[in-house]
Amino acid sequence: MTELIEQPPLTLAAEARAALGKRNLVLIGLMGAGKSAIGRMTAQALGIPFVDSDHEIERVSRMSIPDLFATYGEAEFRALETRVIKRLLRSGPRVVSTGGGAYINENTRRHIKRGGLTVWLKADLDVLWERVSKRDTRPLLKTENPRQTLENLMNTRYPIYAEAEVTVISRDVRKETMVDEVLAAIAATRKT
Ligand SMILES: Nc1ncnc2c1ncn2[C@@H]1O[C@H](COP(=O)(O)OP(=O)(O)OP(=O)(O)O)[C@@H](O)[C@H]1O
Ligand SMILES: O=C(O)C1=C[C@@H](O)[C@@H](O)[C@H](O)C1
Ligand SMILES: [Mg+2]
Repeated sequence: MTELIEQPPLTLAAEARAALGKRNLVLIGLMGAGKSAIGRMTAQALGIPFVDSDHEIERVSRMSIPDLFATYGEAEFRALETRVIKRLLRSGPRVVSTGGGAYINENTRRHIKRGGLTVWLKADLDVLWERVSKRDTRPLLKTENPRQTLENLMNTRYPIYAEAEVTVISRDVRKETMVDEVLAAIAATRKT
């Protein structure tokens, strides 16, 4: 007689991990959405490596992002960003947190779409502004009215970020809650 052994239910992280398979998890969204912070914690929960494209760019160029923008300009920065992200996506599964403009660049977006499951951390202007106004390390926000600049970026970029397979609303809740929502959204991609 065969005995039915009941399996314990998978944890949320295990379900998400199974849904991800060999794919990378790529986090996209505007500055301050939480890609780096939530990405790192999500990788830990999934038990896979974490990489942040902004950090990797700074490591390989041995320059800070503000210095790269000031010395070489945005176009050169974007070309470097494309190369770095293409390489980071090569050996999955990993969590890859991207810089805010990465997915907006057509070339980089093509690599990201091929290279993994994309999650857009979508936040409203007040949440983003509250977070980014604490530090002035973002070259694109060095304008006369940075809040307005951020709003303009939302208007132009949100229709493009919306191409992501998964959207999770980023807001001021505990980071652990955000991670659980990201995991649940990944797990749900297998059920739909
Ligand atoms: N759910 C949250 N609640 C409170 N603070 C948060 C939350 N998520 C992120 N933060 C904080 O907001 C700030 C910005 O987050 P983070 O650096 O992860 O954003 P980012 O999307 O990586 O931005 P960038 O594109 O500039 O790299 C950090 O100080 C982070 O700790
Ligand atoms: O939104 C953007 O275009 C940027 C966001 C940051 O993560 C950095 O990649 C850089 O400051 C550009
Ligand atoms: Mg970041």
